[in-house]
Amino acid sequence: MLHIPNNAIITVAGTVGVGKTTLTHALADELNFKTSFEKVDNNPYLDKFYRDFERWSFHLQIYFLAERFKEQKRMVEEGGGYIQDRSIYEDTGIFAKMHADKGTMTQTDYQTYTSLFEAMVMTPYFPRPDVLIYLHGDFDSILDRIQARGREMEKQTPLSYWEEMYNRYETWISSFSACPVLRLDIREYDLLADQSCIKRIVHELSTYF
Ligand SMILES: Nc1ncnc2c1ncn2[C@@H]1O[C@H](COP(=O)(O)OP(=O)(O)O)[C@@H](O)[C@H]1O
Ligand SMILES: Nc1ncnc2c1ncn2[C@H]1C[C@H](O)[C@@H](COP(=O)(O)O)O1
Repeated sequence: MLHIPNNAIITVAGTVGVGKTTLTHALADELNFKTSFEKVDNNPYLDKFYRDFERWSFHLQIYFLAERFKEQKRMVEEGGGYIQDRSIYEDTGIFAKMHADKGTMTQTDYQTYTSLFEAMVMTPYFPRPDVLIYLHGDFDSILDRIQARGREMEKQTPLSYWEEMYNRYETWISSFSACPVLRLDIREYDLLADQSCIKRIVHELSTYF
């Protein structure tokens, strides 16, 4: 019988609104694992960032990096058994890079951020997840989910921002190599309509161990 070790660290990746949090809860319930979520509600920069990318992008990246690094440390110190909502790799590979490329983060700030990220994360000592679950699907459904969730700052953000991010995710995952990747298409399961489909996802996941 296939088995997922109870010290595993599984991270869920994918664009905003794709369903990471929903899957994180369902997997953790099914496996009796702990959860690690990103800081959205009490994030001191996120609202300001959406109102003025240029002014706040560096501050926000440093904040997320610090928070995710602390979470990473906690998960390892507690001996694993975690489902993590979003990976630290997306901060640099998607968000920081996108803002630097678009000119909403200065090149100097981007270099400072990148050198800090590399010193903290891209070392042999940094524990990698056992598996990264990559969620993907069609752009329109993801946009509908962002609207339905209703975070005002995201609803006010131009469609072109989400489109740019959506396209970057596909490029990013095609060269991602830090750990094994399980790709899940959100059109092939629906946790809100049928909670039992988590069993199929767990079975697929277990083949990675
Ligand atoms: N299978 C689904 N069908 C429809 N809506 C969904 C489904 N799964 C999640 N959602 C909804 O989509 C929104 C975004 O999901 P969420 O898990 O918060 O995404 P993420 O964490 O990736 O931003 C939420 O309102 C959630 O309830
Ligand atoms: N590193 C990041 N830079 C900018 N914005 C980020 C970063 N990480 C997360 N975010 C934003 C995107 C969303 O508005 C919220 C939460 O993301 P979600 O995909 O809904 O969990 O934070």
